[in-house]
Amino acid sequence: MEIQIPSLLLCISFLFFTLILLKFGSRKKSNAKFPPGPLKLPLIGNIHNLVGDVPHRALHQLAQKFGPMMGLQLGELSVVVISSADAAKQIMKTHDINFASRPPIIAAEIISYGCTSITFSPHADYWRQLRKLCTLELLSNKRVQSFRSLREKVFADLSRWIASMEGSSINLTAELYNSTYALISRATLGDHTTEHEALLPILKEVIEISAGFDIAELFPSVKVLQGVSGLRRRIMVLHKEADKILEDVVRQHRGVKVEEHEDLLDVLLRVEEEGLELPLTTDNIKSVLVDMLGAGSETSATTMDWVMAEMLKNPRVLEKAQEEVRKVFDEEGFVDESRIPQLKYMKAVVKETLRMHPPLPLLLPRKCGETCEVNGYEIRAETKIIVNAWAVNRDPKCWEDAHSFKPERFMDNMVDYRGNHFEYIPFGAGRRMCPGMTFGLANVELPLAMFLYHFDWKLGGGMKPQEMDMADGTGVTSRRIKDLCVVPVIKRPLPIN
Ligand code: HEM
Repeated sequence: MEIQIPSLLLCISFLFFTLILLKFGSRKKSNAKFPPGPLKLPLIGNIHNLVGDVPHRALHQLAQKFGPMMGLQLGELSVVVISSADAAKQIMKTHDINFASRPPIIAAEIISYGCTSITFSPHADYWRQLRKLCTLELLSNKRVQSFRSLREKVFADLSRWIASMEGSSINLTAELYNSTYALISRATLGDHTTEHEALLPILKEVIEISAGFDIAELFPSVKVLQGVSGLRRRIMVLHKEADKILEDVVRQHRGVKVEEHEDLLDVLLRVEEEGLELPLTTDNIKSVLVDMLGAGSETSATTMDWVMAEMLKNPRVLEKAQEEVRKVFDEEGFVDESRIPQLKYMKAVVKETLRMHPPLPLLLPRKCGETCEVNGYEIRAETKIIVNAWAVNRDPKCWEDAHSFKPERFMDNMVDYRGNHFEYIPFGAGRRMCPGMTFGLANVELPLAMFLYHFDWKLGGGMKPQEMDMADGTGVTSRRIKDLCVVPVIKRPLPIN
């Protein structure tokens, strides 16, 4: 067929015109600018801006200057940091669906069996199935209630041990972490074996090293850095150790018929047998177990540790909370869960602690699905989104005297945990919000009521409240750097049984 010169010219002109249109069109789209941020250095971008302080504080400092939607370049990663209630609402409500997946994180991918856990699986049908399972089975109110006697036993045992140490200085932080982990691991894996005790130090290390700011995480395409930083190698070793233990526990559980008091693994094996739309593999089950153990124990224990630290720093609050708890439980002479709803002030103390010290200060990162415009700024697809809940919860525009510990602010305040009030997001908000909130709060409120009822507390080593170091550390969760060493004094003796 003969090619006609005029039609060839026509085609070329059409192509040229289309290209110009496309270019013009895309330019028009990108009229919105990337959120402002500090000057980027070649190669490293803004990594140097985070040096010298823990990430949530360093990001808060920067946001004071560049605003509540701040753009950063961390190595190869384009990052937007959210630091106000309004901007958080845009991400976690208005555009929630577009920000409902997590960005790739090397550590998370390994430890969660290729991102098949609830926490790290992409926003798709598999994740939806797991979340449904959380709502209906794993973390429902009924399930949390079913662990009541276990919870009462674990924390009564801890209180008895504390009573046996009356007058001496004890490391309360260490005991809180051990007991909370014992509770979560028994609720998750049962108490047929003690093998899972070995999981605690593994999970602790994973949480410490997987905050997402390791050099290997910031330059994911430079594979050699993964070798240099040692992150991948270390996580692989930890994952292998954890997997061996979990594999054994799953094997032991299979085939054991449970009539009542199912642990979470029993539940997973039952629903697997009953048949799910998307069948679960053993690796999927193990990844959900990692979710429960990792997300459940560290967050609850960190909260408890901060509550006790803040009360010891504020003796007025401690006394007021003790007075309330003793008034409610003096009739019975011991603490049980049924009357905890009456402890309005103690609940306000927990709320205020979670405002000032959210255990996940940067929540868990999200990523932008499709390029979109938020508050007049363009966020490109794949951008990593960090919501600085620590900064949002202390925003002086929403909170009077925001850096002071004042539980009274919650006494007649309708702000709750449920992710509807974006100035207060310790459990996150939107689709990815924490599904373990009820369980987590139950694991904090019960031991707290016991500690307040039975004991008076003094700081160890004759330390005065104003001398306490309240610095927080790095890691996904923000633990206090210093362990809490305290001297208990029995005020209400513990019942024998
Ligand atoms: C005081 C206790 C707790 C706090 C403060 C807390 C906080 C959080 C936060 C901030 C997130 C991320 C939300 C987001 O990205 O918007 C989260 C996610 C999650 N939490 Fe919790 N949590 C607590 C207890 C628990 C417990 C006890 C469990 C289960 C045993 C649990 C399981 C999870 C899971 C599975 C996710 C991932 C959800 C998803 O990605 O879809 N959490 N939690």
